[in-house]
Amino acid sequence: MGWVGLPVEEVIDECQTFYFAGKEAVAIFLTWTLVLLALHQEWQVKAREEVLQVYSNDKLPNADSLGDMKIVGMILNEALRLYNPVPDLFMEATQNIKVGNLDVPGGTQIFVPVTATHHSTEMWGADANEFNPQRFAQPRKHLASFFPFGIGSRICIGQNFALMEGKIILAMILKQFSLALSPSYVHAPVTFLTVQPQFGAQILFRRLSG
Ligand code: HEM
Repeated sequence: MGWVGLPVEEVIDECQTFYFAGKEAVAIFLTWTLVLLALHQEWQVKAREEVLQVYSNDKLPNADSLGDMKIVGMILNEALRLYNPVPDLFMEATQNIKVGNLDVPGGTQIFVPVTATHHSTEMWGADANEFNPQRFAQPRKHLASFFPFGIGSRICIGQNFALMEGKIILAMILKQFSLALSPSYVHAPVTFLTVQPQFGAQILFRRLSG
């Protein structure tokens, strides 16, 4: 039987994606989450209450209880909706396909505007631009209204891992520190491959007593 695996170039490409997505995308995702929690103290308090309840005493986050952090999960989703690290997706139809009533010839380049969809008032309502993690307590109206990790057969292979990292890191930070935005912070998201805070994210960490 002939060789059916990936050619070496594609293996190298996948490794680069692992390095870039595994570090860069997750770091940016958590940076925006911390900025949003520093800005929205009421959600920071709710998230901390949940973390302290799930991980009472000195318990550290573990795989069995990550699912119990519902509010933290909603906050992470809302951060990924408002500041999805990957703003757009570019695809190419490899063959003639039909999407609904639309005939798409093979070779067509398709641009998928993730950020625009995440901010659509038609999909998310009049408060689409507001930070409101509560919206993730209800099922979504449209399956394709939220896809920070892409959608379909090429969806991000690391999505569960990234959300798990997010929950663990957030739980450990919120248990020990309160967060506030530094007066030097300037809100200026900019797209440079990923959506990043142009002038950095200056956040004041204050150690909680007890
Ligand atoms: C918040 C963090 C992350 C975000 C926002 C993100 C986002 C994405 C997006 C939008 C895609 C393209 C999907 C598509 O083409 O439809 C993708 C693909 C991919 N991601 Fe992630 N990712 C994240 C974390 C990770 C992590 C932690 C890993 C691995 C450790 C990873 C590995 C990959 C790989 C290998 C692909 C290519 C999959 C393929 O082409 O079949 N990602 N990611």
